[in-house]
Amino acid sequence: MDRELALEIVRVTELGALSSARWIGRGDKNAADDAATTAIRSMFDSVSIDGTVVIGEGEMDDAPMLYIGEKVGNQKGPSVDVAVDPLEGTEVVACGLHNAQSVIAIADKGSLLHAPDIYMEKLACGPELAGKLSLEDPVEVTLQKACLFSGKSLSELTVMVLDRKRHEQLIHSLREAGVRIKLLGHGDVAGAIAAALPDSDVDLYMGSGGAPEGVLAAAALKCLGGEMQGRLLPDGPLEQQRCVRMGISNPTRVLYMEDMVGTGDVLFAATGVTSGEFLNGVRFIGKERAETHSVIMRAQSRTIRYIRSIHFLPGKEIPDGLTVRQNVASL
Ligand SMILES: O=P(O)(O)OC[C@H]1O[C@](O)(COP(=O)(O)O)[C@@H](O)[C@@H]1O
Repeated sequence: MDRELALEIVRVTELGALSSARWIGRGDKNAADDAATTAIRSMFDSVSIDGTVVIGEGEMDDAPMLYIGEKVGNQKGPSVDVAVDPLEGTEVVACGLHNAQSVIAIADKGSLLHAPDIYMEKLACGPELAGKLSLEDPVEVTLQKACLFSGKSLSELTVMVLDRKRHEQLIHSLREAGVRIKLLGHGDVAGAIAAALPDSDVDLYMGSGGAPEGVLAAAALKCLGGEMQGRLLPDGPLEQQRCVRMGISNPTRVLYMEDMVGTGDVLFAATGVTSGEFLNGVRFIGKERAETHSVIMRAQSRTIRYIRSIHFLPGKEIPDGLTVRQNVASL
């Protein structure tokens, strides 16, 4: 993929973030999501790709735009898979909390896992530990291996985990082992990425979160030289059938990087909506300007670029998401 695409993609996540940021703390997660989705969908038309959404807002029948299988881009560039979460952290924005982002990954056509919207157990780490750990090991063994290969002691190791009741046992084991824990409210794409960023103090990301978010994080980890392992957690036969329908014949086997991101040509972009692990959120400045913080990464070069943009708002069309809501409501 042309490296100039990176800038085109970050323009798309910037508009998604600017649109949903108007909904921070207003208690309406659907409006925040619709705003980001409308903005990202409209902005994609100008991007030079022949893209197909593989991770998006849902199945065609449930999502008016950015549905799985939808074609995006101006159809003039390379054929690519598109994984997009217009607003990763809908509840976060609704409640004005931390860690919401607009996120997109683009990779060679046919290379990204078509993950159903169910939970996935995840283990993510940076380059130092990539290839050294296994999701199938007990937590204690993973921690010992992490210490061995990072040179840190248990009390110096930091593990990030989503703060959820279902993680009670995991958090208990981590506390028993004596590692440092960072509990995350929401946004496990950012959490998993934090384990692989060179300037982060997080060594490991553990626990379950959304499977689509797992693929998005895996794309970023590919760019960072880190690793993500995942195991889908289908809850009952219906979710199992959904996995099989989406091409995953053994839904409970461990998925490795090559299963989730089967190419070395990947672009990942994210723009902060609210401030989080590594990006600041949108800040409105006066009546005409707004500031965004984004990261853009390419697997081929392993470059990590942080982009701070000051936007001139009167020159931009920023969807508020209301039109799409009215359309959906009248269906
Ligand atoms: O809140 P749950 O059910 O534990 O799900 C975890 C998932 O929710 C999130 O925190 C936010 O997801 P949404 O954007 O769908 O609100 C994800 O990052 C994470 O994968």
